[in-house]
Amino acid sequence: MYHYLLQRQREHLTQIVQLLRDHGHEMSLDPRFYHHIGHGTGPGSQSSASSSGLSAITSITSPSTHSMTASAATLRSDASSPSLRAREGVAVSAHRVDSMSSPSGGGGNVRVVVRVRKFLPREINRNAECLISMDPYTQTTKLRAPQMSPGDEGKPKSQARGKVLEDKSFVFDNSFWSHNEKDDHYAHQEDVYNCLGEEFLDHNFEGYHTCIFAYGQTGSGKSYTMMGTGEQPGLIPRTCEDLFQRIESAESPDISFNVRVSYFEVYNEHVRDLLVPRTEPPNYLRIRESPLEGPYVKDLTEVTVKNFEELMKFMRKGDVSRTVASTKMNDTSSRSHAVFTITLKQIHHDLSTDETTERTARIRLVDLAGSERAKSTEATGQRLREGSNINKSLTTLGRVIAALADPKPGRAGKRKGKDVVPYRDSILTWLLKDSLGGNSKTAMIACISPSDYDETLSTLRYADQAKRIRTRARVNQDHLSAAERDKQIAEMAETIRTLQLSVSLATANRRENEMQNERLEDYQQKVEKLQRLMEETKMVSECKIRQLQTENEAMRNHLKLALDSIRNPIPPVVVHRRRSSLYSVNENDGSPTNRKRRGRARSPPSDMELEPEPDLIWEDEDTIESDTSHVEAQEMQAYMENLLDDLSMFKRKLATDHERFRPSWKPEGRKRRRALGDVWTNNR
Ligand SMILES: Nc1ncnc2c1ncn2[C@@H]1O[C@H](COP(=O)(O)OP(=O)(O)OP(=O)(O)O)[C@@H](O)[C@H]1O
Repeated sequence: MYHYLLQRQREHLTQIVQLLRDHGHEMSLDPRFYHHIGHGTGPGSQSSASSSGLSAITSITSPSTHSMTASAATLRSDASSPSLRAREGVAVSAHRVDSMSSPSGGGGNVRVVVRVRKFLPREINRNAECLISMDPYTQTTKLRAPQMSPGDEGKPKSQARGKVLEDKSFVFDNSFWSHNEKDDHYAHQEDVYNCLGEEFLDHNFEGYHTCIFAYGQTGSGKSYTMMGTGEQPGLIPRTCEDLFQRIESAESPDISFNVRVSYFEVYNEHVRDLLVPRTEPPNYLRIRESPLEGPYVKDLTEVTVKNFEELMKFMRKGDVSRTVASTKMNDTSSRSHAVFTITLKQIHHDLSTDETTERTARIRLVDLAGSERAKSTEATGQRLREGSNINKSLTTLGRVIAALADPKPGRAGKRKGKDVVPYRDSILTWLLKDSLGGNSKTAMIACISPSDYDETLSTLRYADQAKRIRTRARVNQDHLSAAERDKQIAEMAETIRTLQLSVSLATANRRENEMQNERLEDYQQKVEKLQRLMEETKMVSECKIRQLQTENEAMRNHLKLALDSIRNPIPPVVVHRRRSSLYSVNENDGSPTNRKRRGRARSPPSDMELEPEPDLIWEDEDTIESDTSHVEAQEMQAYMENLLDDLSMFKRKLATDHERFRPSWKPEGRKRRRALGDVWTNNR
């Protein structure tokens, strides 16, 4: 990547030289320039471009390619050089700088400024009196004891309200009067930035880590000072804007910049990434400590930003995600400590020596949650828990500041003060360990309310103590010779090769997994189909069983009937002769003919009468009647014959059924079957 960038840059410059030559402008550029674009020692010389590359980096390369005469050597600055804004160049020195030679010095004290805000509507409503006064010349901040209450009239001021209330005076690096806009020495947002932010950005370009944190009671103006509003941007957006302005106006083409940002909050002693969407439950991050970098948040999102707009987009995203709630003291009270970090990397390639120097600066901007008294905020439940966690971490911060301000001699053999700083007692102090007592230039902005004596006094005392803290800032710079860089590139190439290998392996594995998944899906589909089929078969079987059961039931009834008919056989049907039939049919008839017949019938029967002669009947005189009876008798006979036929057919059927169902009968049915068999045999 770097090779490619360098190559492109060289090509670009070669084109420019060619263009100038074509137009007859023979330029006397720095010989190293020609060397680096492959033109040897100057115009007309043979190409001898350096084959070595530069270490890889995603960068914002300074756009300008002119001013090439400003060689790397002349651009070198030591740590005390003002900044890129001086437009003198931002190149870094080729030797390692371990201490600062700037006025504030590498081992400087924490810079402490104080800012008082204007009255808020609630304070105006209760006719609050302003207890703060500031002298812009001496940077003195005075805290006046509040006026005595009527009950304290006549008592010395120091004994009012039963407490010792005195006027107090403090001197800080800066006292920002933001109470009354009409006053001449009113400090606007811009003034705060110009006085503090700008200087700290200078340090960052010099390669120092910096940290600016706002401290103070709830509603004292910390967020306003750090973040500000749309119309009145605070220190953080101004720093970011200035940072990119400086990068964009950097004139040396030898320098590349890389800017990364991260944003997290410490809420209820947990770290939450503000650049990722909120989740339920929240995804809290862990803190780790590296010997080189000190404590850091593991897996924290860090994004590379190319310009101010992009950076602001991420900052706003984090702001929206930050935990804020309304309390009695502040409508938009921060319930967490927010840490916005910008990492600025400057890479300078010295064309003359083919050496690379990297400077890395971490800009930490911290908006702390405000200390609060449950009595004043009237917080309950969640707000109360938040408040107690905020106070706990701020108390620890106070103890850390106290320990760093007045280091006590440690035990024999231990370094002075090393063991007694309680960094690890809270997440906040652990994370700010480096900024408070290590490799950083640090500033504290003490924000105060104009009318809260106790809270303001406490804040001013903290701030006063912080003044005594000395940090050990150093320029974070790495120097790489061409050989070292080539070695690094070779190592990186090897790493890339290994990574590529594992990526292709992973891809192959993924493909195999995908195929297996497909096979599994196919198999599952088949199983489902089989299951459906089984289900259908089951349903058909059930239907068949039901049918068989019905058939079985019918058979049973059939058999039962058959048995009944066998047990109680139908008596043989006697077909009477016509005469007797006719006799019986017309027996009740009162016709003269019948009467005559009855008369004959009543006469004692002879043997002949028992077997009446058919001829006698046909010889009867009433022939029409006889014909009717004859037809009826024939019908009856036919009916009976049919019945007999049916019965024999039924018997046959029964016999067939008996044969048919014999093998399928269950053991318990054997007894009955046998009985039935017996009956059947007997019957036959
Ligand atoms: N210098 C100032 N000029 C004008 N208004 C200010 C100033 N400082 C603070 N304020 C206003 O005071 C109110 C409280 O300020 P801010 O929210 O910054 O307090 P805070 O210290 O961050 O509070 P908390 O700790 O509860 O988050 C806000 O409405 C803010 O706009």
